[in-house]
Amino acid sequence: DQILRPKKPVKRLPPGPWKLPLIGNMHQLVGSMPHQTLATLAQNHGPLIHLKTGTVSNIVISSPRLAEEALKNNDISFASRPAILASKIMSYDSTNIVFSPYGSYWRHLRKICVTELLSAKRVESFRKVREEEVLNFINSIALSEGSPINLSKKIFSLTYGVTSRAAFSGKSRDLEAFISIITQFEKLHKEADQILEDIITEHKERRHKPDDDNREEVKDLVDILLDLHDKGELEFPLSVDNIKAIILDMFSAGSETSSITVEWTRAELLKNPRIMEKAKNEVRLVFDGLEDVDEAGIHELRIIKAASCCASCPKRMPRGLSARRYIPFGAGRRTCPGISFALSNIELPIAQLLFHFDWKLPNGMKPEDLDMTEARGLSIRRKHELFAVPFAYHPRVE
Ligand code: HEM
Repeated sequence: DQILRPKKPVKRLPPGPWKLPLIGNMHQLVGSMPHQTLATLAQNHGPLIHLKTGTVSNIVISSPRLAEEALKNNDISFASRPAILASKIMSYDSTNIVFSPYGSYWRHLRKICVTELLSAKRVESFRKVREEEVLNFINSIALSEGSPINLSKKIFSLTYGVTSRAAFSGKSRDLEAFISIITQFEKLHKEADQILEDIITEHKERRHKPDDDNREEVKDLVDILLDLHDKGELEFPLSVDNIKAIILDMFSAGSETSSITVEWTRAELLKNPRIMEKAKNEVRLVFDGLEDVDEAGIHELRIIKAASCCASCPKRMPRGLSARRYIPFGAGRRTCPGISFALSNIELPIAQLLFHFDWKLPNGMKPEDLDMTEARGLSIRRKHELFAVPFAYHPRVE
């Protein structure tokens, strides 16, 4: 006689490396460069693998086609975020955009982000801010003509400078302390909170002084969020903590990613002088007769666009694969809403650096000797800061 037993549910998990009790695959990931380890595991186990970090199951996708399948065609299944303790502490109980779980609150924030804060029109409204900051950056490099400069440091302070001017007009007395705290992430949420509180109070006070001559014409992101807060007609009225969480997002999701892309692009160009030469000729041709690169012509710079796209992708790409296929900004519902903001912050400084200077590596270093070692972090940055020597080029002005 046949005994009918309830069928055990079959777990159809993808293959993966051997897992240890309790820690799963953590021993393989700790201390290594995770993206490199995952790439090696994918070579051995295929583009879809199952890993365990402690008790948590993870599926890792390592092919553009499968990533598109998950993020675009099945994006609703992957549109939420796990609850992470760090984001609970740092991001006002995960009420920011980056970490809020998929649902009506996230949808509401996302709409504010896409239509109010990071729309093409808003990004354009910050054009003067970007152009001024990039010009100051170029002028500060010109002062060190002929000597090695720490390009990494300069690039990072440029990006943070543009973001803070766009986010809160960059006038807070505590700006440097704020940047140093948020870049160290774990360090004292309380301190960052106090600085944000002061920034918001300053903005509120300023709103009651309509005749303030020093006030920037362009509304910054805090102004826009306070407008929404005051209107209070939203389905989810924005609290001051929500505003703080969103402003933190602009820095944490936006600044390091963009600076790192500029830094890697510069490094790739110094390592490949032939491409540097082509990119330089293109910029100087497109802006021939002008004193400066302006944003109006920047879309014509094909080589810079391609180079910066590669730099924000996984480093060692298989030959012949278009960088765009690596979807550096994600895809689907949670795709990066800051693409226009990012591209404007990335392309203008790269173009200006090529337009105004010829570049050499310091101390007679050969391009092939430039160290491209990566360092661990939320985004993969260079292990060693990038140094290079600028030589001024004086454009023919009509
Ligand atoms: C090179 C620069 C950048 C890269 C490579 C990048 C990449 C990404 C990626 C891969 C995601 C996750 C997508 C997903 O989960 O499917 C993301 C999300 C996000 N990015 Fe960016 N990003 C960049 C710049 C920026 C900038 C400049 C801002 C804002 C000023 C920004 C704001 C955000 C926000 C708010 C999210 C969360 C979206 C959500 O969860 O709904 N990003 N970004």
